[in-house]
Amino acid sequence: MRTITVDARPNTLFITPKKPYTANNFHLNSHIVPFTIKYYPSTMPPLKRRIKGSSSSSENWNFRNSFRSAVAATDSPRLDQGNNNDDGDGQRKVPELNTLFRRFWKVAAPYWFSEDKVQARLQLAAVFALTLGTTGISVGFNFLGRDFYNALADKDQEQFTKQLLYYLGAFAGGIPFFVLRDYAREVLSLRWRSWMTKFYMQRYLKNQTFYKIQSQSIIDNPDQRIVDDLSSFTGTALSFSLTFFNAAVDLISFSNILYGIYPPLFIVLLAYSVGGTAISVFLGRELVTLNFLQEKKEADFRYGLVRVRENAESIAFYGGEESEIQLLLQRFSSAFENLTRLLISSRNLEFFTNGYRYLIQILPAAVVAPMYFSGKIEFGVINQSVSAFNHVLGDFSLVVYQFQAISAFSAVIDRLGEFDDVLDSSSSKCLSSSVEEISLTYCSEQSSLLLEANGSTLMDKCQKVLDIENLTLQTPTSEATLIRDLSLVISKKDHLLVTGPSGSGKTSLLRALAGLWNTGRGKIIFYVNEGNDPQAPASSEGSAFKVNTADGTAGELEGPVKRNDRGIFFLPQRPYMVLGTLRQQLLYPIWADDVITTSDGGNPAGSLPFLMRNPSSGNSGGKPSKPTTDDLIQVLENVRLGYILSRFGSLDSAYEWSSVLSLGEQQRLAFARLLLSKPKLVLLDESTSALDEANEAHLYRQIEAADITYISVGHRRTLYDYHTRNLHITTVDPRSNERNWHIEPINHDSLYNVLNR
Ligand SMILES: Nc1ncnc2c1ncn2[C@@H]1O[C@H](COP(=O)(O)OP(=O)(O)OP(=O)(O)O)[C@@H](O)[C@H]1O
Repeated sequence: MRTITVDARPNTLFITPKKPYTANNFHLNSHIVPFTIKYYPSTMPPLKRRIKGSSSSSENWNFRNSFRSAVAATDSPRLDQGNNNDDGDGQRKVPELNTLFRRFWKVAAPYWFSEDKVQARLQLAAVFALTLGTTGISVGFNFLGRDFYNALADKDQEQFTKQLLYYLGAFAGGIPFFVLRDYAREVLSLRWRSWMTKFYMQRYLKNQTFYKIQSQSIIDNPDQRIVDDLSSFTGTALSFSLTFFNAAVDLISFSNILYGIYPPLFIVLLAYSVGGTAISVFLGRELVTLNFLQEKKEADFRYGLVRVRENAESIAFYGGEESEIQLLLQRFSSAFENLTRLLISSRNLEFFTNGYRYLIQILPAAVVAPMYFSGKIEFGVINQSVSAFNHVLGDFSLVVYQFQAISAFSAVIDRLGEFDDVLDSSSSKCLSSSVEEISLTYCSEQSSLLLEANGSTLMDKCQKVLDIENLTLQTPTSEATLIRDLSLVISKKDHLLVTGPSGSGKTSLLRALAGLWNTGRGKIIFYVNEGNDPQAPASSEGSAFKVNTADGTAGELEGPVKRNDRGIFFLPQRPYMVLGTLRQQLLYPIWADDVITTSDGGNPAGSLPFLMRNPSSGNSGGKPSKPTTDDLIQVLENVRLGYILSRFGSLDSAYEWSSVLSLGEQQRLAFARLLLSKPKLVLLDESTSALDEANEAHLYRQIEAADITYISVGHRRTLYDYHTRNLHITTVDPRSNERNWHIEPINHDSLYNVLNR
């Protein structure tokens, strides 16, 4: 436990930005919610705040423990193994050797059995062949060197010139092998990395795992693991494999030579290197942990800087530069402290490694020299024995010489293995789940007709778009109940307004409807458009397909893609602007992939076939037809954003849209996306909060005219005008078992009177 002091200085002018900004360096020790460092207004005196909390190095271990207890019943054993690295203080333990090997195999193996396995294995064979070639060339040089020095010692000029020419010829023939070996290795490593990057990104984005990892702080910096760790894993794994292979071949070749010259020399060398390896493992045992933490701390620091960039305006409005510097410096100091410890550990190891390397250098010449003096061997054999000795010493001492690199690589394996375990546990969680959770089901309209064809309620059912049955919703980590026993049916054109005090669970209800949260019990059934999905079962019994976000059984990105394609659309509280052109903003998320292909005008994946998008993952079944440029221009007019076209040039101009558009403009752009995708039902989370009343009314008229049923969350009185019913949620009273909600119709006449009185 550390105490961190933050100096919060008074501001002369305090501006609260529209977009709330939370500095997230600190976390409450025992809770999941991020700790908020607040900036203090001018009315407050300068003060020093003492924040008791865990240090940054331990925070994520606490989160993972919380995650572990939250998902203990459903978690795969692998995730628990990942957490074995924690002890009570949040200090990281050195991973067990068998855990490292298991993780290495689990991370490394999939590529070699993937759809690219033929190319991968061929290229690997070529690299190994080239490596063998280079070892053969080294052995050849060893013999050439012996003859060269013999000629020199014999003062045999003719032989000397001949040997010199051989030597130069061998250089010319041999060097390309070395260059090509390295080139082929790098190419293969890049190919492997590309495949792994896609593999990890797919799993990261599948089943909304990215959301769970972020919202529950399960592991630190997944982005760094995908970018940096994968790159160094593939590069280092290949070069280590080749180094070990090379060393093995080298050892066999040169051991023979050395043993042939003088067997005791070989035995001494063997004993020396075994002892050296044991000592270096002992001296460097801390390095794995320190390397792991160094990666994490560097990534934390970089993420802090990225947050400053992304929240530049909010921070500037708050005038929070001083606090930001403190928070960033704290992150940097943490990385610096760890690096200092790392350097000290490396230095101690280096003392030993250098001593080990140089102490033994004169041994072969000293041992073999008496044999030369007595005429048993020629002068060139001394040179040959020194060279063979150094080869064998290098091979035997691989662990000693490479210990720093091995420990850094172990840290990479550990981080990637941990990530891999989390990704696996996320996709397998629901399969093994025995714990009760909210069931989310999508039913096709047509099948609801079939189901009810024998009854009198046929028309009723046709109009139904959403059915919520006995829904009790809890927060995913602390399992606090937010909504108790909610039952509700939404029919076509039955526009519902969800109200309630801040923090009562309005957005959380939308999270449950979107499948982001499934903690609790009850049923959510959407009656959606009939898509062309070949996987959709035809029988009435199977016509409802369960789409649970944590369900790993179905295809890639199953839940959200189906949800969008089947006519259900969510507008989140914070408008999200993608990186790219105005066209891409408008076509997001339904036609985003089409835009990437057309705007690049070619194959974005270069020559790697597996980087091409999988046509089945494009999931065009059920997708509305792609809007034309005229449609896009028209929809901008419809949301009163026509003027941004002339301001920014064209639909294909790219800007940092979240910075150049006002919040209200971003919200209108979100409505434009909504109008283009023509959903059947839309769930709006305070989506007009930044708009004036006239624009708000205009947008609601637009979606009403487009025949879209909507459920809105909001606080504004004006919202009552556009809705037919009001679901009011109150904060749950933990002492009572009563329902904390009620629904009432909205009487527009009386409302009008109230508002105009
Ligand atoms: N990932 C999370 N883990 C645990 N609790 C959470 C999480 N996210 C939100 N909460 C808690 O759930 C409660 C309901 O949050 P929610 O966002 O649904 O409130 P809301 O009614 O929409 O509030 P507001 O009107 O302020 O937007 C809050 O107390 C919040 O702190």
